[in-house]
Amino acid sequence: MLVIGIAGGTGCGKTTVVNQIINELPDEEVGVISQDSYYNDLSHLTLPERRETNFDHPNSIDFKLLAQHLKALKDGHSIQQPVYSFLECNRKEETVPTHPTKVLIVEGILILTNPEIREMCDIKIFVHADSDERLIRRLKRDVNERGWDLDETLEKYQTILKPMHDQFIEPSKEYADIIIPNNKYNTVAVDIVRSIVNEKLV
Ligand SMILES: Nc1ncnc2c1ncn2[C@@H]1O[C@H](COP(=O)(O)OP(=O)(O)O)[C@@H](O)[C@H]1O
Ligand SMILES: O=c1ccn([C@@H]2O[C@H](COP(=O)(O)O)[C@@H](O)[C@H]2O)c(=O)[nH]1
Repeated sequence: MLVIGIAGGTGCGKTTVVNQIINELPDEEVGVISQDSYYNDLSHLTLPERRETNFDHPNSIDFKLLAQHLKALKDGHSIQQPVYSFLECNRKEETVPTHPTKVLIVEGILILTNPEIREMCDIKIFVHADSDERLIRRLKRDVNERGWDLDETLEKYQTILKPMHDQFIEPSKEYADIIIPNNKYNTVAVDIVRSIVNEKLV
């Protein structure tokens, strides 16, 4: 199995890049695991308390379970991937059966901050977009899709997202084998990664 780790700050375009890479590739050959599925279970907190949580610190992720699942997939075993709700700010009851594939992409803001996960990635990619681009994209998404208002999102950006990005996410760029500039859509970089994936699939 070829494991590709894809990190980068919120709104840099990780999900978009992953979708461009896997577009038209057979599901049974290429799998995707999102770090977001592995946020800690916060069922013991109320929704208002969960909304106050710092979701950009490495401690917010159950990296132990993520590493365990990655190892199982690499060893050829299926896993039950947790499902996350951004509206509820919590894991759902349901899980998704996820089977081993020839290529597995693991994506998330903090993927390259964890030594055990880094060790399991054959190729490490960091998607870069400038902070003003990322803030604009994040604002649109939080307000239109995730139930936050403008002031809440800006406040969160200043108090949590930016400090966590500067402390943990940006420094993890040094571990990347490939950095994809993504202020604009980068079809050349996506094609290069697609050709690496295709090589593994033949
Ligand atoms: N290169 C780009 N140029 C303009 N908008 C982009 C670009 N890449 C992604 N987007 C948009 O930015 C938003 C966040 O992208 P997404 O892929 O979800 O980022 P991430 O997964 O890193 O948070 C989405 O609305 C997406 O359509
Ligand atoms: O309940 C939640 C949990 C996390 N977030 C934010 O999501 C981003 C990570 O996802 P990207 O797709 O990479 O942006 C992170 O910055 C968290 O703050 C959330 O909004 N709600």
